[in-house]
Order: sequence, then structure tokens, then C-alpha cells
Amino acid sequence: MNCTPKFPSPRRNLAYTQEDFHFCHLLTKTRRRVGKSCSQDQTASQRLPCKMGSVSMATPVQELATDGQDPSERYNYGGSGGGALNASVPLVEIPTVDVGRLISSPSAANHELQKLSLALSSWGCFQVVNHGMTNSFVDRVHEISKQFFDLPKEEKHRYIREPDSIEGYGTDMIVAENQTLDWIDRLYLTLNPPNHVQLKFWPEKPETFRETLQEYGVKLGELNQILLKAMAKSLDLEENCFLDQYGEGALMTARFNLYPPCPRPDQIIGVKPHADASALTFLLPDKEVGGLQFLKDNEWFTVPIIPHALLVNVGDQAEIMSNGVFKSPVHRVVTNSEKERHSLAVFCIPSAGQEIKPAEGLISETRPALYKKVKDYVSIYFEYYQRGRRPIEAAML
Ligand SMILES: O=C(O)CCC(=O)C(=O)O
Ligand SMILES: [Fe+2]
Repeated sequence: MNCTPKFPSPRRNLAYTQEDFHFCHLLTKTRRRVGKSCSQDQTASQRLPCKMGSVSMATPVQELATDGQDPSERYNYGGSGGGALNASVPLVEIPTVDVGRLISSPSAANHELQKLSLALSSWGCFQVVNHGMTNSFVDRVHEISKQFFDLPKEEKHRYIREPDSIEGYGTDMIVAENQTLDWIDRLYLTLNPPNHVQLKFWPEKPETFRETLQEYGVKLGELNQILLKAMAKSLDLEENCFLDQYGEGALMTARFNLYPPCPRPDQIIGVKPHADASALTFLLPDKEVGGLQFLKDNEWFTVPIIPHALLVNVGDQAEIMSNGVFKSPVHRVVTNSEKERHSLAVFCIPSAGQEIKPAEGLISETRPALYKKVKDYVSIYFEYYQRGRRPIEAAML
């Protein structure tokens, strides 16, 4: 095994404010115990300044966008310290990984493995092509998202999320009076493990919704395994060393995102800057409308659109497991005044009961462990968000 520290330290010197983080896809498990290895022995919800029972939800942005009124000050991200949003930031050529080659002959795979580790240690993300899903299947996934958000308001409201949960249809949870709101509506669903699936939130319309999402989840489960093995191999580690850290009952959640056209794209943000709490995130971005940006060396870069490709990024948990070799990138979504944008993010998250830690093979005298062992990182993530801190700091030694 190669333990040589080929990569620089992951610590960042960016200053974040509470408003810089969102946690919307992370709240389901806030009532679980936080891992003792992080020296915390209360449930995250006990420590919340604002209890989950008191969170509320704003009017869906889609409804605001069609009523023609000026959005309230609560959406003013620029004015609340975020600064003016410039959509015309430079385009970045994020490396493309061909999964077909990754699982073919060793020589073809080697080239892809090199691209993979380079992409993840520099950008923390890569575009995935030849991923085993046909273009027409990927189009069907795009379609169910669009068809759901196009349903009459009354139909969508059948799936509205409940106040103490994040699953279902709705907007940002409002947990603080001064919280700046994102210009986004979501449909949030758990795909795995099966006993966590709440079918009452799975739309019955369009008719193909459930089966398409189910099939997509199965395909991403396979892709998740292939990529985690490849990530390990790319660092000369035993191929299951990351996958084994998922444990029994690993979580897979899907978030359908809708960004309606926005009257003030210079001031209103689609999703505030954040890094994901997952191990891996599979994003199906809009085929035509851009808006996703990644932060590198304090500069924002726009992600180019490759139709039918998936954008995969590592989340904080893969940064921890790789001892900081792979970077969990900070990203955000900007809005535009012309076109609505859709995306579907699927988060693969180790089981809450499973302890995750830097892989042994990546720890050496010259590169000691940079992260603690953590359990239920999603709860830790939420708690740090509340304090306005970058959640991964909780896991840093
Ligand atoms: O809509 C996008 O392109 C990205 C969404 C995102 O970052 C997220 O859901 O965590
Ligand atoms: Fe994200």
C-alpha cells in the first residue's frame, strides 16, 4: 500500500458565515446520537437553538415567481452579506471519467484511475460518462422531475413535507428569523434503506415517477460501488476500504431541485455555498440551463453542461475517509431571470451507526490522521451549520 503523502493538507483558510451554509438535505437524522468519538453526548436536537418542532416553511418559490410580486427581503442574499452574484464566472474543464473504461482492461482502467484521483484531489468532482444508463433513461429521469413540478399546486401539496421532517415537497426550512432563503423548491425522498422509504411522499403523478426513481436509485447504487472501489484503487488501497465504511443500512436520498426564473439574479441565490455531508453525491444537472459553481482557491468557477453526463462530487465523509486527499468541494447555485432550472442530487451516506475514519493506508508518520473517527456525521453537520461553522471542522484533529 502506498502511504506517501502526495497531496497537500486539506485545511482551508476561508471565512464562512452561518448564511454560507445550508443544511437542507441533512436534517432527517438530527435526532440521532452524535458519535461519542467526537466527544458529544447529547442529541443534536437537544442543542438546537430552534427546536425542530418550531421550524416553518416558506411559500414555494414557484408560486412566488408566478405572482409577479417583488421577492421579500428574506431572499436578499447579496444584501445580507453574500455580495453581488456574478453569473459570468470562468468555465472550468472538470475532468471526465469513463466508467466503461474504468471496469475494462487494466491498462484502460489505469488511465481513468489517474484522472479520477487527480480530479478528486484538485476539484473534488468529475463528470461521469458511459455510466451504464442509456440517454433515453436519463431523459426519463429529467422528465419525471419536470412533470412533477409542472403539476397543479394542489397536486404537489399532497406531498408537502411535515414541519419536523425534511422529506416531501417544499422550500427551505426556516430555523432562524434572519435566515436568508434560497430561490429553490425541492422534493426530497429517501431511496434506501428500504425501511426508511416513506412512500407517502413519492408522487403518484406522473405515473412513471416511482418506477423511474426506483430504477435510477438501483443504477446509482451500482455506480456508487464502482466509483468507491475505483477511488480506493486510485490511491493504491484495498478496493473495499472506503465501501466497507458505509456499513449496514447506508442511506441514499434524492433531492429534486427546481429553480424558477428569478427577478433579481444579482442579489438572490439558488443555493448558498456549502459542501455536501455525503460520501458521494450524484448530480444530474439541467441539460440546458447552467448555474452550478464550484469554489477553488477562493474563486468561483462555472460547471459546463455535458448532456446525459452525471456530475459526481465527494462530500465531507469521503474527505474524512481519504484523510483529506479527496476534497469535499464548496459549491453554490446562481439563478437567472429567463429560464427555470432543474437538477436532481442523490446523496450516498454511510450508515449513521457506522464509525467512519481516515483509511489506515493513508496515515503515516509523515502524514498523520487529520480527522477524528466520527459517527452520524449528518447530525454533526447540522449542529455546526447552526453555529455558522464549516461542518468538517468538527471532524478535524
Ligand atoms: O442544483 C445543483 O446543481 C446543485 C444542488 C446541490 O448542490 C445540492 O443539492 O446539494
Ligand atoms: Fe450540494
